[in-house]
Amino acid sequence: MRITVLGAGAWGTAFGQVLADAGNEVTMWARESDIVDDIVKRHHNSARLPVVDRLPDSMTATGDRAQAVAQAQIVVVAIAAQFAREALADFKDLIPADALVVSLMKGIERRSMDRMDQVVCQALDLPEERFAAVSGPNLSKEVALRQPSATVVACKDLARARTMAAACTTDYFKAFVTADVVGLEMCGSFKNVVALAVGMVRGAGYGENTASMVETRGLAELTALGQAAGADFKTFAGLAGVGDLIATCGSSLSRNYSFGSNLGKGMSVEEATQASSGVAEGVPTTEAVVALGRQLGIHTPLAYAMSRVLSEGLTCDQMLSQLFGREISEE
Ligand SMILES: NC(=O)C1=CN([C@@H]2O[C@H](COP(=O)(O)OP(=O)(O)OC[C@H]3O[C@@H](n4cnc5c(N)ncnc54)[C@H](OP(=O)(O)O)[C@@H]3O)[C@@H](O)[C@H]2O)C=CC1
Ligand SMILES: O=C(CO)COP(=O)(O)O
Repeated sequence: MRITVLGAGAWGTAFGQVLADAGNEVTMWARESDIVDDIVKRHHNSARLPVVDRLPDSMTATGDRAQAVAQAQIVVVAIAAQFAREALADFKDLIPADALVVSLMKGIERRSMDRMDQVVCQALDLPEERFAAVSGPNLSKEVALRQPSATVVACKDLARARTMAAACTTDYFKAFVTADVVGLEMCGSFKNVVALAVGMVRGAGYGENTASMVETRGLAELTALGQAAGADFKTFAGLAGVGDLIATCGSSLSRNYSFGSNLGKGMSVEEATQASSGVAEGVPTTEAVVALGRQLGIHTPLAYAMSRVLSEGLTCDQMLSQLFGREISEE
């Protein structure tokens, strides 16, 4: 198939390589001409994914929006979540009317509290059955090195989910399908907030008990919030839920974990932002999760504690001490 990826960041590029390895013709769209030139002339993305020496020959790039999507059967969106709406507005009248639009993004828009399925469908005026999300334990560097990994493709129209899953299946990358778009979006967004918190306790020097307390209570919180938003419980126990939490909360390859770890070591939010090697989506998403919890009547103590870390500079000990009250409750 002819597939265009919007955004040649770390994951956009690694996923582009998966698509090329699966036998597709892949065009990367990037706004920076240096990245376009690097991919076209050297088959390399030294700015965002230097770990790959040579990207496949069936991957090319352009900075021209119309040219990028004119022939696309699938358009994959891999832009930092807070900028997706604005960036997609320029593609609204350019994407072919029958193309499937697929989001790789894991975040909630801060100002609207919208999930990425909502942002993409609104920005492109796209019917929901032409939207799919891809989410799972997919640290970009590991996928880029072709280490065996699996993911989940969600689309209200399961036939289209299968089309997308087939388009990204290789001998090292396995895609499962689901119709639970809301669940997939909630898992991918909220696990970044949990990874910030787990990273923070690790950075502050705490061990397994503290990390697993935060990770497990984070899972309970994201499951409750997701179910209140209409998600299927099963999604949270799968690759996109528990699977992605394990990967993201356990790896210094995660930008969210590393960001949290730097906070735990005593950096300020500004210093941790400077030190980050790419977008840490959990940072703007934390506030949106708290607001969404209030809207849906779901208690989100971990997200709230992390929002105070980010806005008021709470230390790790202060964050942990305010996490649970003394009142006894059922797990
Ligand atoms: N990295 C990973 O392991 C994984 C990431 N994801 C998700 O995928 C999404 C992208 O992540 P990733 O590629 O790693 O992030 P990067 O930080 O590497 O790249 C972000 C991308 O967004 C683009 N971008 C930022 N602002 C704008 C804008 N205003 N207009 C157009 N493009 C813009 C950047 O372009 P430019 O280069 O020009 O700044 C870049 O291509 C995130 O939501 C992330 O959570 C999901 C699974 C795995
Ligand atoms: O989503 C990811 C792994 O599945 C990547 O996490 P980070 O965005 O924290 O790097």
